[in-house]
Amino acid sequence: MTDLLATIRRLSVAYGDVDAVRGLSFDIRLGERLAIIGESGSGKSTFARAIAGLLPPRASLSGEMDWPCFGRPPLPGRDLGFVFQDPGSSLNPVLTIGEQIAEGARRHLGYSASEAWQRARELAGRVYLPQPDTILNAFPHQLSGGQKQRVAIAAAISSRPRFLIADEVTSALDMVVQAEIVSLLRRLVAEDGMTLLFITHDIALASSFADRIVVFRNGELVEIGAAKAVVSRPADVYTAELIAGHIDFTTPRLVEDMP
Ligand SMILES: Nc1ncnc2c1ncn2[C@@H]1O[C@H](COP(=O)(O)OP(=O)(O)OP(=O)(O)O)[C@@H](O)[C@H]1O
Repeated sequence: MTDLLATIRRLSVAYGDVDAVRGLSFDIRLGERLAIIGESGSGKSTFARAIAGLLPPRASLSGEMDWPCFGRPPLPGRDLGFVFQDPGSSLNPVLTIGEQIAEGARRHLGYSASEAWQRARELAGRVYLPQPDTILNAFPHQLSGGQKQRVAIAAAISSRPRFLIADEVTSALDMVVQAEIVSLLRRLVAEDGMTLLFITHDIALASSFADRIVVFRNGELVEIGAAKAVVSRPADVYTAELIAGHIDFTTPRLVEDMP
C-alpha cells in the first residue's frame, strides 16, 4: 500500500520561449492538503494543469510524473476534480445546475439519469446550496458568485475523485464567502478522504488549512515543508520576505523596499 499520490521529477513546462515551470521535483502524499503559494506568474496554474493533463496543446512538457495510487495518469473528471477561479466560466450557461452536478456521476460512475439526479441532490445539500430542489432546476446566471463556486465544487466531486485541485477558488469572492468556501472544502476533503492541491496567492489562507506548503518563485520550487514550519520558520529568504511583506500576494506593495 503506497502513501504517495504522485511523484514529480524534473517537471518543466514551456509555452514557446516562456519557461513557465522549471525542474520541479516533489511528492504529493495521499490524503494531504498541499498548498502551492507564489506570486502571480510563478507557475502555479501551469503546474496544476500539467499534473491534471490539462495543458493547452502548444505547451511543451518534460520530466516524469508517477501516480503510485492509480498505477497510471489520473483521468480528469474521474480520478481528479478541478475547480477553477472563475465559476462563471467553468459552468455551462445553458445547462441547469442539476445537470452540471449530475454529469460526473452519470458519465464516470455509470449512474442512470435518475440516480445521477439523486446524487446531484445529495451534493447540493452537502455544499449547502439553499432550497436544492429549486436550485437544481436553475441556471448559473441565477446564482451568486459564492453559490456558483459551490456548484463548481459539487460538480468536481460528483464522480467521487480521489484527488481535488482547487486553483485560486476563493480569489473572486468577498472575504466572508471566501471563508465559507474554505471551510466547505476542508469538510468535504476530510469526509471523502480526498487529497487536495490548493493553489493560492494568500499565505495566510494556505497556512490556515494546508498540511504542507510549497513555495514557487519564477517557475521554480524554493521551499517545501509543513505549513506551520514554513510560516513560522521559513528556510528560504524569499519565503520570509513573502511572509513579512505580503499577507495576500495579489496586493501590490504600497511602498517599495528601501535600498
Ligand atoms: N496559455 C499560456 N500561453 C502562454 N504563456 C502562458 C500561458 N499560461 C501561462 N503562461 C505564462 O506562464 C507563466 C506562468 O503562468 P501561470 O499562470 O502558471 O502562473 P500563476 O502562478 O498561476 O499566476 P497567477 O497567480 O497570476 O494565475 C507566466 O509567465 C505566464 O505569462
